[in-house]
Amino acid sequence: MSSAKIAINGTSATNGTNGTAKEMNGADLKKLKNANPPKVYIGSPQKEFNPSSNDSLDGNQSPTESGPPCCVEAYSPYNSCTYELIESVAQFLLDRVSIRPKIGIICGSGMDGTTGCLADALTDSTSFPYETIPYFPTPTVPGHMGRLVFGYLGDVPVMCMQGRFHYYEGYPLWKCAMPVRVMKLVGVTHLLASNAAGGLNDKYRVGDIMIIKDHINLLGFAGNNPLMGPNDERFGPRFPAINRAYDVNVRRMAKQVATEMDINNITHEGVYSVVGGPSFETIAEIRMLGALGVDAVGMSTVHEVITARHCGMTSFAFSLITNKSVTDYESYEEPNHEEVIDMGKQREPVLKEFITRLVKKIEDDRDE
Ligand SMILES: O=P(O)(O)O[C@H]1O[C@H](CO)[C@@H](O)[C@H]1O
Ligand code: HPA
Repeated sequence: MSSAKIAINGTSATNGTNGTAKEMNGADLKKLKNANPPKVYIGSPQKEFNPSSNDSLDGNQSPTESGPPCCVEAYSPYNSCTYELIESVAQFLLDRVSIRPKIGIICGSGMDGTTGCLADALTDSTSFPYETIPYFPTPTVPGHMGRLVFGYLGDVPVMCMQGRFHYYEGYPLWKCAMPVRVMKLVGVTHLLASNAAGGLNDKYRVGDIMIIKDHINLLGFAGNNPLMGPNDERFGPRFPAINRAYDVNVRRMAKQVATEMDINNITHEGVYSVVGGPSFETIAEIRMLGALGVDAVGMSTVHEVITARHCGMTSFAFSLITNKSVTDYESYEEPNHEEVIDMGKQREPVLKEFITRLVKKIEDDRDE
């Protein structure tokens, strides 16, 4: 691994990733118009410039200064983020990156840490801390770094969310899933989401991978859905079908990848259910989910996939089984977030390989 430079507001630092750094110079910095600018990292793998530079959103103002008030109502359960606003965020990103990814990746808990993570495997990367992206929420959960990274995985251009947003953080579901719409308007056609999940299925072991073939949207049962609120047909229909949410073709490719990697013994296909969190489930709840046919449970992904399907994206998701769900009243085991993150880190090399190969297959399939 070579050491790459990162420029932070004109001063450079090093990081431990591959490639040659592109650094901002003084002239670039002069272009920055805010006294206290947010940071955007750009380069190979990383360099930084400021999103408030003169070529921003309307050529004049940063959207954080003058956007419509919709995201001020960030906690509204109803999606009030307009198409135009999402378009402006997408444009903001497109103005700052040259690559045009068709595949968007969301990294789950523990899979987006600061070392050895998938996003760090990207070459020629341009990385935007979430707080520098207009209207983006910021993650509050340990193990979720909070950067949007554009780059090449192998030779495939991708954009990668290094950290996601959860309902239990206080964000409404539409806000949790808002980056998916940004991906869509950036030009992404395929969403690939990963998550950490508790395993209910007796056959699953900690560290196994579950390709999601279907979900149970418990939050939806409780009357909550990312698509609630006014519908903009430019994104998709009022009543989208969701029964084919997890693309059968991509699932087939993922199973091929598992075979190629000789990890069939740890790879399954199953049903994921989302719960609100942040508390883990009670034994009675786990037993109920098991009786409903749930194989793994977590607190994310479903609202992202619903949003992706609504706007016509092909979606695929998998869970890393980070802990066994407790079903026994005699057990002293308690799930905890630390073990979730640890398992994500442990499985990082396998998952990186899995995703890299899958992304390549998807890209090749798109080209056919
Ligand atoms: O779904 P991801 O983001 O991977 O994270 C999972 O891990 C956390 C619990 O440890 C919860 O946020 C749960 O959803
Ligand atoms: N329950 C809910 N979410 C989770 C779990 C779990 O056991 N493990 C990781 N995310």
